[in-house]
Amino acid sequence: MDINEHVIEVTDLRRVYGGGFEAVRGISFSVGRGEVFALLGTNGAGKTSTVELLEGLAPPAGGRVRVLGHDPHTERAVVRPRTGVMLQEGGFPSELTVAETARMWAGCISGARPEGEVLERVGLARKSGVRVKQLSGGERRRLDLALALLGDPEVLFLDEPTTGLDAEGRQGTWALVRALRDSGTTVLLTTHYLEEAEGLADRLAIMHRGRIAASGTPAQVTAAQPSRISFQLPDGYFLGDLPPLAELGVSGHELDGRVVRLRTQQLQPAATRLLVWAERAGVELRGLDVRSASLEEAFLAIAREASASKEEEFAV
Ligand SMILES: Nc1ncnc2c1ncn2[C@@H]1O[C@H](COP(=O)(O)OP(=O)(O)OP(=O)(O)O)[C@@H](O)[C@H]1O
Repeated sequence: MDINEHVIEVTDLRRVYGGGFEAVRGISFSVGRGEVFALLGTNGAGKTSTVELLEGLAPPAGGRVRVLGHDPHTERAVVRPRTGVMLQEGGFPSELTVAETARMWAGCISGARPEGEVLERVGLARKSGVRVKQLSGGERRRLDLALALLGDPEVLFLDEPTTGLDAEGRQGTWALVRALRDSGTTVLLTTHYLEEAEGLADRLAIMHRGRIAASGTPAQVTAAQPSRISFQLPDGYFLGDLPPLAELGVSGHELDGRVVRLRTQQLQPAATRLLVWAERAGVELRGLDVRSASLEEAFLAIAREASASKEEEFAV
């Protein structure tokens, strides 16, 4: 498996809807073979619009997209059989059973995997005889996933694969995505669950209003955000009694009642100095909480920054 081989390549991609609305405004990224890549973003950021271009459902208004080295729109006949697509809305005939739906779908694919095996993989084997209309929302999502897997795809597009799933169903889908990745499948997914991207994606991009606001590994995207330390100021102490905040590498602080909140890019030395100070002073830092930035914090900060710079743009 060659991770350097770009299975998906997107360059300056643009999508404009009728009426002139530009939903995707020149984005670029690539996904290597066997990678899981997550597209995150606020509502309406342009994730689905992008994924649809990758799936070849529409031509781009500008830029270039390649999947497995081909244009997914003009060379759809070459690309489609090698990809699996799970859309946000499956929309199958609701009178058919799960097994009939899978069989019907398999009939449209050359070299489809046995339906039973795929239904087993997504945990729907016991529901084979149940009509689609009787499935729960989460079970329908898993049927969508099963259909995307029937053709044993090299590239899998998953648009919000775990929306509507309970915690167990979500874990099951994550385990399946990891197993697929380990067997060399390239996965591009969109999600609103930041812990899903953090736990699953090798790399990710955060979209905001049609642009990529940040990208990299989850660790790279969060590393730019400050870590946080919070604790209760010991009785009889003032903020000024703490070691000088600049020495702790603190870039910002606030006092909320007796609760001190510090932000720092140097979590370990800051926490160490603070604890040494408390030890020497013989005080307890009640409610002490020391944490690295999470992807959620990075996401919210990026969305805020992107909104602020957009407002500046309008103000000019
Ligand atoms: N067919 C269309 N015609 C006009 N505008 C559209 C069309 N489809 C989507 N849009 C607009 O394009 C923007 C991007 O939509 P898109 O569905 O790609 O966002 P998204 O990031 O997937 O959002 P969500 O997280 O809410 O699913 C939105 O402002 C949406 O209203």
